[in-house]
Amino acid sequence: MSVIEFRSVCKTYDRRRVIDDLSLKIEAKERVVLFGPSGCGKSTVLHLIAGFIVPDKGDILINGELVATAKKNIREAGQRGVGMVFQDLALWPHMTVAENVEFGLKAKRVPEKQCKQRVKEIIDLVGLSDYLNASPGELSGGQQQRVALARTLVVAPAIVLMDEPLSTLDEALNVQLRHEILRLYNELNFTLVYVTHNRDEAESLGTRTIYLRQGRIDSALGIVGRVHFEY
Ligand SMILES: Nc1ncnc2c1ncn2[C@@H]1O[C@H](COP(=O)(O)OP(=O)(O)OP(=O)(O)O)[C@@H](O)[C@H]1O
Repeated sequence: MSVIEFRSVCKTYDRRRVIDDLSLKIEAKERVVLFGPSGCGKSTVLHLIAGFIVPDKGDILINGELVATAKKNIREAGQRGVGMVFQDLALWPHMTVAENVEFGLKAKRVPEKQCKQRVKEIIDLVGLSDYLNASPGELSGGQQQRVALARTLVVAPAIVLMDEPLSTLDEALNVQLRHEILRLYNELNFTLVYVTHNRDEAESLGTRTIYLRQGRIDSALGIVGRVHFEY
């Protein structure tokens, strides 16, 4: 059984079909990169998986369960075991690092003691244990991105969606954070769907790349396996 499955999914904005009869399957623990030109629908695919938007047609299944079908979410965003890291980190500036990370656990009403323990573990894992009480404004771009990763991963999502999370970082930091993402993946064992424009990121992070073009899997390049970037 696939972890994520799209069956003939369509999504239209303003009468323009952005996702066009898209069928795909993603298996447990895969690291799938979505790659393709600007506007081809990569972020829209993530938003459909997360449940932020609904398809116009087609079905979306997670772990074999129907979570969305034509014009309706059957399982809402918060109930899919899906976490998302955005390009825009959207950290809460008035909260400390620990409070930012703890937020998702509190929302799930995890008991206080367990909450603190889990926050400490994940902040250690991203190498920020000296910054628990810092505010995001006091951190570098790379450190802020680590907080964003920790905040998503603290609730142990089975599926992690990342939408160009490293695109604002310089090359050195970008490479360093790629290693961190792989290390976190090896520790925490989630299924990763990763959107990027950066070929190096795609090659180093993906076990498989899906090429999209105009909301469809590119018929020439859409196959999978180790990537050949003649794009
Ligand atoms: N909420 C929306 N309302 C209207 N059109 C939208 C909306 N979201 C996305 N679109 C349009 O859908 C198309 C696909 O957008 P999407 O963000 O999925 O592309 P993308 O491949 O992620 O692009 P990029 O690489 O530039 O981020 C674009 O033409 C975009 O303008």
